[in-house]
Amino acid sequence: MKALHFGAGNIGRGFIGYLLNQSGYDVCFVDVNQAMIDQLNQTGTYKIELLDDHQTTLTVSGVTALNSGQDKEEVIRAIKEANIITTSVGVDNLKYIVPILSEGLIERVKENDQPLDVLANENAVNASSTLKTLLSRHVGDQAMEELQGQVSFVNTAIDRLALSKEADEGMIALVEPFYEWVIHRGEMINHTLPALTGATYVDDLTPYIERKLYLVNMAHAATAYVGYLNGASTIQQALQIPDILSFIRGLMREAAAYFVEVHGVEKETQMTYIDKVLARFMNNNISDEVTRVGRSPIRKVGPDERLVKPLTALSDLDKPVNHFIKVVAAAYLFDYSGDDEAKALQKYMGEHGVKKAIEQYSMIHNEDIVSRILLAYNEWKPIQK
Ligand SMILES: NC(=O)C1=CN([C@@H]2O[C@H](COP(=O)(O)OP(=O)(O)OC[C@H]3O[C@@H](n4cnc5c(N)ncnc54)[C@H](O)[C@@H]3O)[C@@H](O)[C@H]2O)C=CC1
Ligand SMILES: O=P(O)(O)OC[C@H]1O[C@](O)(CO)[C@@H](O)[C@@H]1O
Repeated sequence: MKALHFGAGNIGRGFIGYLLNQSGYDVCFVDVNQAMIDQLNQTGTYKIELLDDHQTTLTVSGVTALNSGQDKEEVIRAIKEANIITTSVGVDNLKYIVPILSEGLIERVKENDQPLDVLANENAVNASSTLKTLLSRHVGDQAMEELQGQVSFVNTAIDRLALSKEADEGMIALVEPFYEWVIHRGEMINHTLPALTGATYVDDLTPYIERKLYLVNMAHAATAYVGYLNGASTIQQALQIPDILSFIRGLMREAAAYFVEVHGVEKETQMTYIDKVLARFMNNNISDEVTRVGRSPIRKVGPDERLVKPLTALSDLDKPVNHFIKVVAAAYLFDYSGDDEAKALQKYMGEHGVKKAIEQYSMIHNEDIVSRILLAYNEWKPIQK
């Protein structure tokens, strides 16, 4: 069986590529990073190190890699031959894979009638539907109709902390032992393949993806922004500061009200889950830079994203949002010069002011919430390191 995976990054190699390999697939990665492509092709293998107490090392073999720009013909052939296609390129990069993916899919449905599932594994609600919409806009209605019935875009939720380290033998993927790959069963079209090893198939993805984005990713990003303001370099350092740990716990409890109210989760269950997530963040075997976890702040302060969506949803439910207000304010103060979005956001705020930025990027128009964020912004500012 052949799997084609777009994005040979931390999640691609450390999580999705690994489970595809465990499920019996030969994995072909498509990327734009030629150094990584060369590394994978040189040995046809790569290494994963588990962030456990033993630094358990795993080797994934039967791997090849292609460059989506330079190896176009081979990528199209691989799309035609694949039994499954997956991505983890970053939700904002999905638009860049659309031209080659659509060309391959259109050729594929002309030449064979094998059903195909395409799974976008990104930190976003319904990333596969987003990919489908982008593809549909690119190819138009008629071509899309030809794809319908043979290609399905299956939404997923993914959870695993994945980093990388450079070693003599090249980049090694570093992953925590925990993982969760949740797949929306009802959207699948190809029922002939064995279930993917390690994946959980569900009929309703919403509670899983919302829990991942609005609780796990939310709290992780919040730790990054608050940690950054307090001069911490890593998530682990930030959570060693008692005030930050207690603030993040309070924030997660604030978020818990959403899951209790909207998804009917038991409060106790939610509190246990919060402790489990915090323990994962505080794993002593991980050293995770706040600048990596806080990356792309424009995306992260977006209206449907991890910080603002729960804030507005909780506010609509008349639940407390004091911690969320402070976190959104902290995100607007993330001025790390190594991040293009952070630079662009700071530039915009320098030119138009913070209030306009909140309206522009978070699309918050509720005057009360905006003024509370502004107040929190001004309260954080003096501690900015
Ligand atoms: N790293 C983590 O712990 C987690 C990440 N995620 C999500 O997984 C996705 C991937 O994240 P990471 O692996 O951390 O990022 P990464 O930056 O390590 O990997 C992304 C890969 O995609 C490649 N890429 C970018 N544009 C491309 C294009 N046009 N064509 C082909 N390849 C392209 C990059 O070269 C890179 O190798 C993101 O959506 C992220 O939000 C989700 C859960 C955990
Ligand atoms: O591209 P994003 O959304 O920052 O995603 C990566 C993040 O997702 C996580 O899995 C959970 O927050 C982190 O490991 C990582 O920082």
